[in-house]
Amino acid sequence: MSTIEIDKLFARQIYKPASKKTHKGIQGHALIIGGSYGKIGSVVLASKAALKSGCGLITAFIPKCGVDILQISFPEAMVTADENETVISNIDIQFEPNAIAIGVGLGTSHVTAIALEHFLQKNKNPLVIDADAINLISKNKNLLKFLPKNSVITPHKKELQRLLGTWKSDDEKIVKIQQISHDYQLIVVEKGSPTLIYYENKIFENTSGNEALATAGSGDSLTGIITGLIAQGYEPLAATQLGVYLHGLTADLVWENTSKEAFTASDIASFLGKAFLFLKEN
Ligand SMILES: NC(=O)C1=CN([C@@H]2O[C@H](COP(=O)(O)OP(=O)(O)OC[C@H]3O[C@@H](n4cnc5c(N)ncnc54)[C@H](OP(=O)(O)O)[C@@H]3O)[C@@H](O)[C@H]2O)[C@@H](O)CC1
Ligand SMILES: Nc1ncnc2c1ncn2[C@@H]1O[C@H](COP(=O)(O)OP(=O)(O)O)[C@@H](O)[C@H]1O
Ligand SMILES: [Mg+2]
Repeated sequence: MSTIEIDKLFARQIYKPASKKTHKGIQGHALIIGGSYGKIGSVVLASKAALKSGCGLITAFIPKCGVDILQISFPEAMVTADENETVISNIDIQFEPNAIAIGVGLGTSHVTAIALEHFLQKNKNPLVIDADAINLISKNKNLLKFLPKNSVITPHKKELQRLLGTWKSDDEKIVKIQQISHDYQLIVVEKGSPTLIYYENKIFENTSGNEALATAGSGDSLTGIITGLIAQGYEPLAATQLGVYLHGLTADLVWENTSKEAFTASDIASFLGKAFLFLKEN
């Protein structure tokens, strides 16, 4: 199966600089739904990465225990707290976001599984589905039919196996991914080295990134980047292609500044500025 490479030229053709006359309302409002006791950091990472991708506003929907953590570690974010202290139990959103990510650090408790089901039944906004939202959907595949068309799902290998079952060959894996992508009109991001994006009958292969990304919270940051790009108006497929490329670039650009060993997920958001500059330079 031939793939289409996502390289600098490809990503640059997607990139749209913001208008001089824009304001934060136009730049779009992203919502990150996730977190549970001990895993609020994943939401901090995703929220920072979303805002640093250029959207105008970011709200995090988290359990109560995460409010101070999030507000202190990332003052630019707004926070809406679930009524439950340690896990999400009722996703009650009082505004219309331009893009929603769900799953990072969410946990898979029963009460959260029910909250996810109720949320998916009423939600119509574009979604980026990661981590424990993938794990919960894998346990209850009836939920797949509630995912809005062109939602983005970002499993790593283990999450992909939970969703699709195991495969005996690469060809079998590709068939299974393309089937679910087709049946539910999903953009499937198979995270790894390299990361592949499946949409309709096409496969896109990312060319940026390296082993420095094998670090906690690196996928949470990718979720934030894609969500921030969708919120500011990129189509979900374009946001996914550009997001995956920029995410990888942050780790490629690290050479001049630090080592792969010392690279952490916080550096992804820190190096996003350099990644955008690299994209623009000849
Ligand atoms: N600071 C925070 O708050 C953080 C919070 N986080 C949150 O934690 C939750 C659990 O997420 P998670 O991904 O850590 O757990 P899980 O789904 O069981 O997968 C782990 C196993 O999968 C495998 N595996 C993984 N990648 C693979 C690959 N590329 N290629 C191949 N295999 C791969 C590997 O299994 P092995 O190969 O060792 O059998 C590994 O042991 C989730 O909500 C997340 O958002 C984290 O983001 C960390 C920072
Ligand atoms: N060796 C590697 N080379 C390139 N990219 C990698 C490598 N290891 C991990 N990554 C990237 O890092 C991210 C890891 O995501 P994930 O496993 O969900 O992390 P977390 O859940 O800790 O945030 C993915 O985008 C993946 O493609
Ligand atoms: Mg992950």
